[in-house]
Amino acid sequence: MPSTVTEMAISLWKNLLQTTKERLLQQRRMSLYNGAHGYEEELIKKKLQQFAGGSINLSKEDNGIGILTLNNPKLMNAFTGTMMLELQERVTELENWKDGKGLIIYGAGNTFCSGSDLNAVKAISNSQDGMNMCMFMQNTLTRLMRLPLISVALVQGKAVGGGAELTTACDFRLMTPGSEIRFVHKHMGLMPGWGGAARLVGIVGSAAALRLLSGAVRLDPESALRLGLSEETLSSSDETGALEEARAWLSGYTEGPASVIRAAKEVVTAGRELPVEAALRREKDVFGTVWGGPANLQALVRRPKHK
Ligand SMILES: CC[C@H](C(=O)O)C(=O)SCCNC(=O)CCNC(=O)[C@H](O)C(C)(C)COP(=O)(O)OP(=O)(O)OC[C@H]1O[C@@H](n2cnc3c(N)ncnc32)[C@H](O)[C@@H]1OP(=O)(O)O
Repeated sequence: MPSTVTEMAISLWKNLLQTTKERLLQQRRMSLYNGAHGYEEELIKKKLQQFAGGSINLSKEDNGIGILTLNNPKLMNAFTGTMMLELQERVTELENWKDGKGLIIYGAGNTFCSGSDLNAVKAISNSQDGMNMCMFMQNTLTRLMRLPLISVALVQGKAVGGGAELTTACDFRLMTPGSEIRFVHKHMGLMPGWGGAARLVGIVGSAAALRLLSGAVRLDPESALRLGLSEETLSSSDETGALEEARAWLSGYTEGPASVIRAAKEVVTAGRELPVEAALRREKDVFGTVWGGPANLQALVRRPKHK
């Protein structure tokens, strides 16, 4: 035990250093790219800082549901450079939210997101910046997808280009009447670079993904539902009503202790991403966190009937 004020200060400082080190290590584990892949994070962060505008806002509700708002309605919520940086910060915040169970991502002004801000894209259209931006966004969206939170993209209006890619980094998509998801990249002489193609194949299969990308197909709520890209078409079109419906839909899956809900997401993430033996070992480790835990012991006392 530290006895003097100096010893206490040193001990606090060491704890802080240790926590910061653990957080950085956790982020690195969840990310895909580092310097060994030719990724220059500090360089691209400096570049992105130059393209300011809009914001990414996070509110954490008492029910364990986080609401992430893409806020740049003047440009249909296109991602400026600073919004990309803010998204990374919000993801770090969510990684450290131990009481969190769910996440809803939606866009301000009744529309989801129109991809990257074309003004910024034009200025960084060289190969080095493009590759770094691509790795930056893949890192961030991979960490978003791996959060132990059940995530929903609430699609109102348009989810276009990078906006369509962002919806695929969520576990579920809910669409409002008249909304659309469209991978328009082909018309920009591009293909997805934020991980949207790989994730789309996982969601709709390779044949449908190829049709959507090579045809830049406009998906209305009914077509998205048919393909299994959307879970449900909500009835409200306005922001307040749609958010309320999305909250109600998500709470059907997030009700209960955080430890158990987060365990559900963790075993599914392992099953989706890992070879079967590694997924089984991860499942065993996660099982160890809930077995004999408070929720399990209380249930054993209550002995509920599952009729
Ligand atoms: C890997 C990701 C990839 C990348 O570049 O890195 C991409 O994201 S590619 C896709 C990039 N996005 C686009 O090409 C979208 C272009 N915009 C549109 O097609 C339309 O604006 C649309 C369909 C999103 C909305 O159409 P709507 O008629 O409803 O509205 P407006 O066109 O009048 O848009 C209002 C206002 O917003 C500006 N805007 C929209 N999207 C962007 C954008 N991505 N970047 C910059 N500005 C955007 C649009 O120009 C209008 O501004 P105004 O000053 O009134 O002309």
